[in-house]
Amino acid sequence: MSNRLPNDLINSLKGNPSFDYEAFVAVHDVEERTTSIRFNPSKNININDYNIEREIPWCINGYYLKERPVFTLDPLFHSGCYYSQEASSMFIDHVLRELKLNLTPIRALDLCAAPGGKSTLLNSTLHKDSLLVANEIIKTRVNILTQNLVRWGNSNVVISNNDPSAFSRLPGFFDLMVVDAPCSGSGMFHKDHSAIDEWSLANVKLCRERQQRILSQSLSALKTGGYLLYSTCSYSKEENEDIVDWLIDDFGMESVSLSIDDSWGITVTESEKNDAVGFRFYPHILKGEGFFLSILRKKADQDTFSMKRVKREKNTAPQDLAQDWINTENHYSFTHSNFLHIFPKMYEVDFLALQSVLYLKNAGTEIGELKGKDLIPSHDLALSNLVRKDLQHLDLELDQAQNYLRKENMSTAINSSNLRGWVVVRYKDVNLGWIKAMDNRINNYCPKEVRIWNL
Ligand SMILES: C[S@@+](CC[C@H](N)C(=O)[O-])C[C@H]1O[C@@H](n2cnc3c(N)ncnc32)[C@H](O)[C@@H]1O
Repeated sequence: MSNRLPNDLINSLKGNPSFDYEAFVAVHDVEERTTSIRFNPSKNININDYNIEREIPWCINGYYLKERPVFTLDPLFHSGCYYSQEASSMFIDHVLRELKLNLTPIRALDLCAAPGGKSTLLNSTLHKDSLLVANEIIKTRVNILTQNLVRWGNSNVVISNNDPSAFSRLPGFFDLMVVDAPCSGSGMFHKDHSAIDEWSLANVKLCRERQQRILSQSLSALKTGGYLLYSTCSYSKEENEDIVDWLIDDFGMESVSLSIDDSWGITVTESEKNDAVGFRFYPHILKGEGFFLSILRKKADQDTFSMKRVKREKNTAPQDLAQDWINTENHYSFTHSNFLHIFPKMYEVDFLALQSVLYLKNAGTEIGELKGKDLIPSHDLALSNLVRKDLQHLDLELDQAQNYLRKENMSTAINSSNLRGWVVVRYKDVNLGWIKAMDNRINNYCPKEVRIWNL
């Protein structure tokens, strides 16, 4: 392992006379990891329980922590009360608010979504009646994306596992596309020196080609007037400003600027050909890792997907059952392989449209498995922000909540109560999952994907 930054990278940055490359090199001398978290505004949480250093100025619910806790041991991490996210990435919160995309319901696509940092942010900052499609191409990464969005607790989300080209089947469908592209990763050098040895100019070129492929194959899904947020964690202009120039030249996009506070330390750049605005985050200037973001708006005329094409089949799912567990106002039920889900009524046709052209991994909130007349409640239901507050529940202390997450026997926790049947277990008033209490034993329904194994 070496912490010497690649000369090719330094030389490319030195080209900019206002760039303080000595300070840039110096900040990379020590491997340093800043800890920051973003709270979930839909969950009940006392932020004073966390060791907060200060607010992140460009994100309403973002905070720097004084030290890094063991998140795995915090039950509130598992119940989706916050997401541990790198501070620079949280700039998208400011962008969405400045563009006023938080004020009216929109359809949004997060194209390269796993593990779900930007998706959970979008889901919190966009208007609560927006629809979010979170897509991830790599099958093995879809599970972590799903887990993070399920614990975030909102029903207005569809998770898909598709190649970006699949989105060309939905022309003009989205008002907003976020493309947080796979990149050469130089922005991560400051917190992870081992990444330095993997960097090469050849890889920058490869990444650039991949970024162009991702964008060119999916951009037709953005409607005329819709916004594209393009971001990377690379310092290379080939993957950043040059891509933005190419989008403007070849895809009828225009650059969008917005106001930022000078004291935040964000560097505003202009692309070579079109003077398009980019926002760069450098760890020697601000407290965050390397990040680039540019905002583009589609000027070009774009065909739109015809909703008339969507086939509506008779929905045979029981519509009343979910009400026993969840506040179903403005939602409808559908079944998928015996599992009952609820989804926002206003997006019923959108869901059918998405289902007709994409491979979907999850949609809405999974309520439970139908077994005869019974419903076996899903873990997702316990974490949902719509779950009824009057379901029988058991409040756990910290060690009991950790034991629940280790899938240990819960008998002592429930001993003194008269609870029988399905019981929601809670920690600090936030739902964690289910247990089932019977006369002679208690079953712990913490799913294996969530289980704490080694701590
Ligand atoms: C920078 S990461 C995304 C991080 C995520 N947006 C977040 O905030 O948590 C880039 C993502 O692109 C995915 N990816 C890799 N190759 C891709 C390709 N050819 N097309 C689309 N996505 C790709 C990766 O699997 C990865 O999940």
